[in-house]
Parts: sequence; structure tokens; C-alpha cells
Amino acid sequence: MDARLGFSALQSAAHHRDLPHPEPVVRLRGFVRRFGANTIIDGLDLDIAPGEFIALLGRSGSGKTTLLRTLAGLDEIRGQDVEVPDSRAVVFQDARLLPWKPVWKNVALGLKGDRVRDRSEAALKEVGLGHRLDAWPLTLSGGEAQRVALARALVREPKLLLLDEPFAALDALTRYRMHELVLSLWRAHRPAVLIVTHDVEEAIALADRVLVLDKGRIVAQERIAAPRGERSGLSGHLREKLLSHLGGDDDHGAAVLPFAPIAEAAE
Ligand SMILES: Nc1ncnc2c1ncn2[C@@H]1O[C@H](COP(=O)(O)OP(=O)(O)OP(=O)(O)O)[C@@H](O)[C@H]1O
Repeated sequence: MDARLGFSALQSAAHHRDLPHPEPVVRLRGFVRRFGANTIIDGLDLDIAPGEFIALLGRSGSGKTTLLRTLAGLDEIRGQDVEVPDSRAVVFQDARLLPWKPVWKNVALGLKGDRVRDRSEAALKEVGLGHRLDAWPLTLSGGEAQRVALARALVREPKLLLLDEPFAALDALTRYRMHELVLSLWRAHRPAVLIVTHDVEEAIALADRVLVLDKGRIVAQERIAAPRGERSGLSGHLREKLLSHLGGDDDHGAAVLPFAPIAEAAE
């Protein structure tokens, strides 16, 4: 897809991020995923604009992880109308660090060139772990391990960053700190982000656009134009609206936490 972007289009995408229809970094048309007789993703259309921050909500089993795996290139897309950038990175709920490698080597994994340690160090400093470069992963807290996972993703400067419930296992305060961190990293690097979450508050706090998936279809979407520091007022109304699309028998998700506004830097 990138090859189709001429220089002027790239410039335009960079300088006019708010245009209604910039060339998307992700484009799905009529995407279908079946496991045996079960249709998990059912004819899904999705565009993600460069630098756009999307939250994907949905009940358990609605197909969120299946969609994320597709965008990550971890799943079957042959013969389908799916465009994803080569430059992408994923952070999962568990940090998936190699315990026998120090932190900086986990971040450097797969990087090539002679500045690998410097790049790893810079990424770890960015996530606030410049003092733990040589630490062993098993000595890290859950929040620190997720910071390393974020550094490992960002050191590759992905155009698309995929986050699969990355903060679900963290306590509320740590999760709040991670929201601040993710937003500051996003502002600095501007990847397109898709975060899968069960947490409506998390979706509202972070995203430009919230999608609700049900039975493999997008059943609701909300654009959130308000600056992230001014979203506490919206939260109640939007939460109700989103929850109304998430309700149902087996809804175990949508944990409602007290809304904590995120301090806003320049959007
Ligand atoms: N490899 C597979 N083989 C068979 N069925 C699968 C496979 N992967 C996923 N499924 C089924 O697809 C459906 C959607 O799964 P998926 O993991 O995408 O849901 P989800 O929305 O991410 O759920 P959760 O919130 O619980 O993680 C589920 O019914 C699941 O059992």
C-alpha cells in the first residue's frame, strides 16, 4: 500500500492529519474469518487513518483478538481484500519477555546495525526505564514489564501499533500511569494505534474513535473529538451509549472504573 503513496500524498498525510480521508494505513473490505462452521468475523470493513487511535470494544468471543491477529499478520488473509502496513508491532496482555536476556536485549531483539544498544537504551529511557537496562525480566513489576514491551514495539517505529488488552492485568493506578505513557508515546511517534480492551473508560480516555464489535461485525462507532483532558464530562453519556451495545447475557467485560482524566499535551 505504501508504494501507492506519492511524495505529495505523504506530505499531505503528515501535515493534514485531520483531513477526513487521508490514505489509510489499514484497509479491510468484506473481511471474513471462519473457524470450521463458525463465522467469527463477518464481512468487516475497516479503515484506520495514519496516526489514528482506535479502541476496539466487544464482549468476550466477539472476535476482537481474531481481528487484531489479522492486522498483526498472525492470521490467514490470503485471497482477501486486506491491506496492512509491513511496519507494525504488537503488545499483548503479558509482556512476553525472554527471561534469560536482560531488558535492553529484549528490546533490541531482531534489531540490526551498530547502534542497537543505543536505540534500545533510548526506547527504554522513553518509557521511564533507563535505570533498568541490565535488569532481568523476572525482577520487573507487571507495569515495568509492559513498559519494556512498549519500548520493544516502539523502537521499531511502527506505522501500526496493536495493543491486545495490554493493561488488563495491572492495578488501577498503574493502568492510569500506562494510559499517560501510551498517549505521550503516541504523540511523540504518531503510529496508528488499535487497542483491544474490555474497559469502556480506557477506550474513552485513549481513543479518537471507539468501535464496538459484536459477532464479528462493527455494531457501533463513536468518534471522540474532545481533547483527552476534557473527557470526564463526556464519560457518563458515552459510557452508557457504548455499554448499550455491549450489554447482553454473557457480558463479563466493560469493567467500569472511576474515570480519571488524562492530562493533555498538544494533540
Ligand atoms: N484458532 C481458533 N480455532 C477455533 N476457534 C477459534 C480460534 N480462535 C478463535 N476462535 C473462536 O473465535 C471466537 C472469537 O474469538 P476471539 O478470541 O477473537 O474473541 P475476543 O472478542 O477476543 O474474546 P475475549 O474478549 O474473550 O478475548 C471465539 O468463539 C473463539 O472460540
